[in-house]
Amino acid sequence: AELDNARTGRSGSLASPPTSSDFKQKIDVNPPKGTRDFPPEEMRLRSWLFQNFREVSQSFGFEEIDFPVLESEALFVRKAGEEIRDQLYCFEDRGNRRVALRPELTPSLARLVIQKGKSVSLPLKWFAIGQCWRYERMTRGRRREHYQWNMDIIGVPNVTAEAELISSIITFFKRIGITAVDVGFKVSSRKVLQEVLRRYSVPDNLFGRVCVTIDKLEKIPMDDIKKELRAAELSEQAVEELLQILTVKSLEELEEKLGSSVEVIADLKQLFSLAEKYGYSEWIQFDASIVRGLAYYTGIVFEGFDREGKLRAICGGGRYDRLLSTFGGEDVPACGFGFGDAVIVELLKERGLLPELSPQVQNIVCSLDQDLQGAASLVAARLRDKGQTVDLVLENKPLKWVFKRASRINAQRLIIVGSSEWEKGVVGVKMLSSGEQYEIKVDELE
Ligand SMILES: CC(=O)Nc1cnc2ccccc2c1
Repeated sequence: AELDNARTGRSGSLASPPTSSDFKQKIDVNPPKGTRDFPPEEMRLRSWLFQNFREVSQSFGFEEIDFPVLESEALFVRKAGEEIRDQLYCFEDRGNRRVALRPELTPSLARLVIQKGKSVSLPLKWFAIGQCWRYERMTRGRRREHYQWNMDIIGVPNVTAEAELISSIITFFKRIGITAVDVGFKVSSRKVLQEVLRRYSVPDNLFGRVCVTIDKLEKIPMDDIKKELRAAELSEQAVEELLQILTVKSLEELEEKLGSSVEVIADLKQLFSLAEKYGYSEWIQFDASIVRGLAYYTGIVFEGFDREGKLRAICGGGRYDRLLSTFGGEDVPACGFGFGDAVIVELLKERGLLPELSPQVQNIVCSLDQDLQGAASLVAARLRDKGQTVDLVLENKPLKWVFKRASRINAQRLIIVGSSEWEKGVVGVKMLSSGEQYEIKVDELE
């Protein structure tokens, strides 16, 4: 492509720049690599998805928030070897400040909670839908941006918060026709790993990094996993026990391994008991191998997966009780999830659940000759004042053209302003589905 550009003079020096003739070199009309446009059809699907996100969040009593897509790079420079760090879309701005396009929303939320400090009363139940960015070598042809729905509960230490968050995601799935046959949640707790590391006196500051490494199981070779764990000064025995505990198949087995005293058993038991009360037991399962790839999780972690196993994780989340102190704030218990806009659409396509969304307008208004254009505007204004939606034909077009447009925009009703009718103070109305047509006084239109 670069060579091609050079030859055509689009960006290279090989060809001479466009001459003074009025021929303008055409710009590249595609969006930047890894990004998407949302023309009307795609935007209708996105709006439908976000409307569902929003309505579920509101039905759970959450308040909407937002923050800049541009943040200080410092918000994301965690040293735990996360992929999200390697792919940070960061740069130096004209003020020589190190900044980044946010790769996720949670650090911004933490920053806002610290900023609000004592002026907000806990618990906070906040949600956001925001575009997140990564910079990947386009070799992988993967997207560089996606939209994420986040819901977070700040200030609730017990697993009732995680149970509520999982319930909100299940409510979303049900709204769009996804069932427990299609999707499930794998649930575990990082306190399992924390307990094993404690028994081998691994220092706390290595916890995040070990979890990020463990999350790479199945993504990178086992030898690399072990190498990374040894680099974190874990003994051979610690490594073996860590990998062993991830294969535990049930809470009972976990209890045998760890002993029933550890709090993680109580946490998970309470979560499964709450799930039963919510009525979503068939949606969730304990899976000790789930750790998630973000360094800051400290407790329960969960991820939504497609039971056919064809797609990447649909969503994921967990508890992050220590994130605020990493930014110098007072720690507050917190948990939340992120739900991307890509995998869910693939799942809906797979299951034939993509909604048929067409444009909709109640009226299309046109005048039959140009000196009635003003009358048409008056009729359109009347209808809009009554809360009707109106597509007003803005040029003098033949009726054939108007009918064509009416069907393309799915108009329900055609309002025609003609000179003889207008003199009688009426307009022509044609119901476009039934074909029924009649005349009516402008003021009686509704
Ligand atoms: C499937 C997909 O589009 N994933 C995706 C796309 N863009 C991102 C951008 C930032 C962080 C994570 C991202 C993840």
